[in-house]
Amino acid sequence: MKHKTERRRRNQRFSLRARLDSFRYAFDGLITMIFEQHNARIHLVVTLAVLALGLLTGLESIEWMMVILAICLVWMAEAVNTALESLADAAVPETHELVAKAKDVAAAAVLIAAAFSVIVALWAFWPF
Ligand SMILES: Nc1ncnc2c1ncn2[C@@H]1O[C@H](COP(=O)(O)OP(=O)(O)OP(=O)(O)O)[C@@H](O)[C@H]1O
Repeated sequence: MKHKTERRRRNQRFSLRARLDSFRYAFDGLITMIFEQHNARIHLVVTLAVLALGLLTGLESIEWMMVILAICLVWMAEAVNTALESLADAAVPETHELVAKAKDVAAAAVLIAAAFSVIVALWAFWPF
């Protein structure tokens, strides 16, 4: 709580330290996601594999742009999904119909991004 109050106080005025702290919190979030979320680990492996395949096959600029967009979309959707899951579990630890709905819809965001990625992958890598 003290940590939070201190952060709020510092955020009232612009400070480079506070901005750097914000980046650190965001990177902490990314690391937490990779360590705690099985799906994020799968995303990491797939991301590295796709980047390696892109280098091996020599994608064109437009293909790289779409591949990177797809990768970023999946990571963003997973991050929002993970954050929403944590918030829902903190706010309503017991089973609740609305929590189920919120989590299902948040998961749908990941599914949509993943479907887009598959389409981009087929377009960029097929035929080799
Ligand atoms: N508190 C809850 N109340 C009702 N239904 C829930 C609740 N928590 C989870 N669910 C249901 O279970 C599904 C899976 O939830 P969970 O939090 O395990 O997400 P997950 O993405 O499958 O897990 P993980 O993020 O660990 O891979 C949800 O989409 C929802 O339908």
